[in-house]
Amino acid sequence: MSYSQDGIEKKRLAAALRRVYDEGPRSSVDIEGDERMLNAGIVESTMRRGSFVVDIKRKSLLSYPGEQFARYDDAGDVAEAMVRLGADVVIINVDYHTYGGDVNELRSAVRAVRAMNDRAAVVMKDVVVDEIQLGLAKDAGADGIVLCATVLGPALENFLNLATIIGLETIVECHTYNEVRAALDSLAQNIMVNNRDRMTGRLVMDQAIKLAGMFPGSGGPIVTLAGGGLTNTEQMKKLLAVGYDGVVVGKACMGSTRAPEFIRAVRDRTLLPAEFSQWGLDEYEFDLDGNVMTGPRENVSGIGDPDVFL
Ligand SMILES: O=P(O)(O)OC[C@@H](O)[C@@H](O)c1c[nH]c2ccccc12
Repeated sequence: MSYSQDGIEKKRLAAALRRVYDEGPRSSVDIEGDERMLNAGIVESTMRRGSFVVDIKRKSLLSYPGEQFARYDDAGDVAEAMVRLGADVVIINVDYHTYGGDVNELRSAVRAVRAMNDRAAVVMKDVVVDEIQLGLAKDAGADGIVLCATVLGPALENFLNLATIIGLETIVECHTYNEVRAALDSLAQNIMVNNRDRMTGRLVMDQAIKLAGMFPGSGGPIVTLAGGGLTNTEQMKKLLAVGYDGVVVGKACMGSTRAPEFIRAVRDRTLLPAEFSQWGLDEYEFDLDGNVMTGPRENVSGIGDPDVFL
């Protein structure tokens, strides 16, 4: 291995956020349509599904002041349970005061998740304002770290560069049009649009849908996530339908029995890359194996609803 290859680490986070069907060959189904897809080589190479990110937290002083959602001894146990249910990425909060977590929990989450598989990624969340926090994340074995465009402002690019140099992936959190622009201009790879305005604490439920058009399109170089205040599967499916690669759910998964339902709904959503949107395949619905389903396309709220594409 050459010197340069030696230093290149696997991009586990980006891969986990854009789940391509890589779990073995799919069954071939002899229905018309599937044949068409197979002939074009599309089924084999590009079928993806939505990815599910869980933000593991006991509380959130900024978003939900005064509430305690869940009691658990160690976020590592919760991370393990979520990955077992099918979560692709777990976010571990390390600011004790704000979210009720600490860096030891990040270590234990890394240990627990690695023991289960090599695909799920672990991300540290903190209000990053100093380079040393990147060092802490790296030292704890995290795959990535959350950088908040609202907080970092013009320093965002420096932090992105530093993270890349030390081999840490990033999720850049944005809320406004300008922040998404700044993230794109800084060549951020994974961008999360948060419905919550972190400046004011206000939840703007359709913010991620409104900004969906800013991204080059699914299957492109940028991985996109949406979240903030999500409480049901209809909202999640709608975000996937407008082009996001995955969703982030925090509070609604904590101290609740609904995580399995959410994870299933998101993973079941097979995404047709936007690049094929003119290919006459838009009306096809795909199952979890990438096979074309018979019957009408249903259950994708947002399709046919002009408001979604505002
Ligand atoms: O608990 P909620 O409302 O589902 O919040 C999720 C998400 O907005 C929150 O976890 C979050 C805040 N900042 C982030 C940055 C990246 C990913 C996720 C986040």
